[in-house]
Amino acid sequence: MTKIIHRGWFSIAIVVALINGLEVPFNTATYAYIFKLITTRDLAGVGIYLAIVLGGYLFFSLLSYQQSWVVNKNVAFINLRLKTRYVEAKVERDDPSQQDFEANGLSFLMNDLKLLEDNYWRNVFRLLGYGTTILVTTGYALHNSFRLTGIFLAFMLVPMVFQRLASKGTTTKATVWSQKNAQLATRVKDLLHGAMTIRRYHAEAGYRTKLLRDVGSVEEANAALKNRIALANSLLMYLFYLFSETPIAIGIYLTISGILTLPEFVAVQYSTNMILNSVNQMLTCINQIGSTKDVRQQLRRSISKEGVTAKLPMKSAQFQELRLTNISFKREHRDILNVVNLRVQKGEKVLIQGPSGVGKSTLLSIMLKELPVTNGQLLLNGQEYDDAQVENLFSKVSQIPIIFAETVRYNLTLGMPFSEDAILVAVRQAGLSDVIKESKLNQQIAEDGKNLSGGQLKRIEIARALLFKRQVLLIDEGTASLDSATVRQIHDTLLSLTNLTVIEVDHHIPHELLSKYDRHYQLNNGRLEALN
Ligand SMILES: Nc1ncnc2c1ncn2[C@@H]1O[C@H](COP(=O)(O)OP(=O)(O)OP(=O)(O)O)[C@@H](O)[C@H]1O
Repeated sequence: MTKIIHRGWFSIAIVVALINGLEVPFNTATYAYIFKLITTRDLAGVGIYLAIVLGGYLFFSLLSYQQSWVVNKNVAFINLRLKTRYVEAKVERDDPSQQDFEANGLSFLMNDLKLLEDNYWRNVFRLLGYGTTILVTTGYALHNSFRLTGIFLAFMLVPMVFQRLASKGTTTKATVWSQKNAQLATRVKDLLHGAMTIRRYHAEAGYRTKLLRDVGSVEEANAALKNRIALANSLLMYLFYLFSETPIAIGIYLTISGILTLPEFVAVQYSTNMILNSVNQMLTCINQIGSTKDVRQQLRRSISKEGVTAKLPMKSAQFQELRLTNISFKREHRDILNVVNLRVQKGEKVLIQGPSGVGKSTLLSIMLKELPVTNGQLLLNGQEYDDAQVENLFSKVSQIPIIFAETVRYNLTLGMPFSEDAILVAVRQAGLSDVIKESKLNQQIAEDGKNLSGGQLKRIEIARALLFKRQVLLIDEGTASLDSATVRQIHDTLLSLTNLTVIEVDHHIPHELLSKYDRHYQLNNGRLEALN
């Protein structure tokens, strides 16, 4: 909590909110002062009254601006911390194979954290101000008439009891709203990604109904949430009015009977009215804060460090051997791999071929521990291992290149410090030199790499994998979209790096390159068959 909040700015916000909370008591005191002036016929006091009131309101107006400013400063700081921590946790710890991983993350960042800002943090600062108002105004009222103030406050307790009942249901409504938003984010992300295809086939009508339904459910859920909060607030407001009229009648009786003076009655009545208002506002804030319970829990789960296991170092940081023994893997009760055995030793170059959909990519994911096997054993350097342990040893060129909407340089280095020479060597080894001259390293790549060719994007991924110098390189159809001269050139480099272990799956490898692999397998019907 303390790391999310900037202590200095938060303290200033508390002080400003507390001082600003004095506006109501000031208001009350000056209002009661009017009646005192009238009943004592104090003509000279009128000027003093005007000066105090005008000066006071000028002060509170400026303070009100100051309060907004300091609250915005705090909210900006809190958002900065929460948003970056949330994204960091998603990138570094969450499982990217979860359904709608990207859309859910985006939706949480854009919608749920906004709900948290509006309904939680801003209300926390409001509560501080109302707290001061209630405290000081109650003191002032008690000072004027202990008895009448006691009666007012006792009546006020009744509606407060109803507050918890009235706020029930806001959390549920907020959860529904959040789920609908995530659903809409998935839909829009998908539509924007496929916009060109939809236009090409004039298929706009095909998605409109689904889009309307998803946007409609978000808006419905939003309205339902706001209505629930409004209903709770209106109910509370009515209860407050209901229970404040009786003490007013008692106050009138006491004043007519001469037990209270008119200024005392006005001071108590006005003060308690203001206390009532502030309590009402406070409960409204608490209601809204309640609607963020689920978001807060989700955020806490996401950014908490619990459950993160420390990365265990491998017995040896040097890759020696990867051994797969009797590996079987089922997907939705369907056998994909069936008793696969494979042993890859340091420096070996292994090629696995097989028809489309046979399970080649699945086999690589299993090696990386991205997928759990149904049966069998995987050993790295003779040891069982987990996904964290392969991170320092393995790199992977994916079937669909992972490209960031950043510069070419960032896409190669991922923002890590590499020497210019090392970058240029990797660029050359990946066959990118003619495409990316030194000056073009700072060229911006568009979203999803739209301003580069498929082959260029593939080569960027290969260069990245080479630059990071992991000892084992897994290549999933890494050169499939390249012309045969470039495929040959890249493989000449990759297959000649003696310390690099390569496990490649591809069915487009030119025939003359096959002999350069130490081992060549065919994956068929879930089994690996050695071809050399
Ligand atoms: N996330 C998934 N959920 C369910 N089934 C999947 C999933 N990913 C892949 N499959 C299925 O698992 C099987 C193996 O897929 P995999 O991607 O490993 O094949 P592949 O040999 O790499 O194919 P290709 O050469 O076309 O890339 C396929 O039948 C595929 O439909």
